[in-house]
Amino acid sequence: MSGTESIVVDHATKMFTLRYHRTFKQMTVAALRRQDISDTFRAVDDVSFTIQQGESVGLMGLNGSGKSTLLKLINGVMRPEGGTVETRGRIAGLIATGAGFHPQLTGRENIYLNAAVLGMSEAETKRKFDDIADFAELGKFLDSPVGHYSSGMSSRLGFSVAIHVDSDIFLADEVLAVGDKPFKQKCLQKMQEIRDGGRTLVYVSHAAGSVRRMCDRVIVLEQGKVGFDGDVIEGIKYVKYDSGDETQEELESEDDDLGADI
Ligand SMILES: Nc1ncnc2c1ncn2[C@@H]1O[C@H](COP(=O)(O)OP(=O)(O)OP(=O)(O)O)[C@@H](O)[C@H]1O
Repeated sequence: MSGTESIVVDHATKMFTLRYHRTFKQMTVAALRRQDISDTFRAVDDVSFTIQQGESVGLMGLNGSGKSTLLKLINGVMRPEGGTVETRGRIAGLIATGAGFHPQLTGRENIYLNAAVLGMSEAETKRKFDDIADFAELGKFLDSPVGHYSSGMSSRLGFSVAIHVDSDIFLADEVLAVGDKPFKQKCLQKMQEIRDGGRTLVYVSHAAGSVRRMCDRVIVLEQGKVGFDGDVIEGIKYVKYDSGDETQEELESEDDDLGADI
């Protein structure tokens, strides 16, 4: 990796196995009939790109095109079967909202737990605790078990911890999918601060409006392959063209929906 490179994905391939038959009987019958009992497919298929430090990249594509899997390869929770994925510096972000939370522990306890998992020291977490709790706006629920939170509440907490980690790379997967509108706006604002602070941002989203505001490059995945890599407006047009159902007017109304202040 050269000095300014942040993420280098080189011919990365991630395969998953699909099982057609689950029970022993089904598998035996399939084997006797010489049918396949499983099949592998490439969720990420020979993907290559380089992201420079400070770039803000929107990762788009239809459901199941491999976006989350690619983020998992970047953050290192999964390894590619083929190719390589290299990153520079500390990575934070939300991959699966609320992953790593312990349902029997309170919000307060989970902040410490989650922060530790993300590599924050106890002193750092203590220093940032009030900011994290304020950002999540859980109020009196901070000392209730997270298992009793609504899905929106636990994702607020997850986002809040992740966003307060001092990372070089921030990965955001559908962070805006669960929050309500005021919280979405707060998240977008915070992500803009990350971007403006020169950190690398990879933002998975179906929302053209927020990608347009947040990103300076778009990568579109199609069945695990890079279908487009380049200019934001072109990328949004490309993905909309592919899904074939959105007009320019709809793109603009999506922008309005996210609020004029972002
Ligand atoms: N752990 C797994 N085991 C088997 N298949 C998986 C696994 N994780 C993902 N897949 C499959 O890989 C493909 C890509 O999934 P992925 O979650 O990366 O898509 P995505 O682009 O993020 O979709 P979405 O827009 O719906 O979030 C899908 O077909 C999915 O079923």
